[in-house]
Amino acid sequence: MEWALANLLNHPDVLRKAKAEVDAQVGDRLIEESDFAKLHYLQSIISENLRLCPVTPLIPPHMPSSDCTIGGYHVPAGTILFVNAWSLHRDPTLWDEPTSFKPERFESAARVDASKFIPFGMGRRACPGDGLAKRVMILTLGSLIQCFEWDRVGESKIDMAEKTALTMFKVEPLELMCRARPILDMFLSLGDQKI
Ligand code: HEM
Repeated sequence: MEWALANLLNHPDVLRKAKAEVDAQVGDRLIEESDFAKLHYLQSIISENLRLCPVTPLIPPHMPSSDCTIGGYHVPAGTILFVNAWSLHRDPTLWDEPTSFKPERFESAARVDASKFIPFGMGRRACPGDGLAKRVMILTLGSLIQCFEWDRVGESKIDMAEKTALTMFKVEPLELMCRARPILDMFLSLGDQKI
């Protein structure tokens, strides 16, 4: 979520488009699960964020139980193998302008080959929490966009320097400014009533 907000604040046009989509599709109540399917641009933002900033840049190790060939290389049984999702996601032979944050590239699902986008791994051992994680991300980011105006602290762009351990995190922790949008006042004034 920290990377997603940083990417959005460095691309105000994308944030504006996401806000317009949430406002148009959800209206004057809080975003809920039944809205997710209509929020195509928000889904693309989440995918583009996971492409550039994968939570696990190195997919946890796999070990083939029999000899196999991967990408033309002979891999003997028992070899410990890491797949570098970070580098696959930025491979210039697979992606147009690989280092640019362009959610539009995910707008047509047909355009993205599943084997070049693997934030949740792939195959039999792929992440079983994929669906839950995506729902939580749509709900969280959608609510933050719906309820607050976001701004950078200064004029300069947010430093996107990254550090990789088991997961990938920002070197400089994110600092942002936010202001409640009028819709939040409305929710708060409703108290316990269903919103
Ligand atoms: C943004 C959130 C998440 C990301 C990016 C993520 C990513 C991954 C990745 C890359 C793998 C390794 C896949 C492979 O080896 O090919 C994995 C495995 C796994 N994940 Fe997630 N995950 C996320 C959230 C979750 C959640 C919410 C759950 C559970 C509710 C979960 C449960 C698991 C489990 C149990 C495995 C091991 C699967 C196996 O080895 O068979 N993950 N995840």
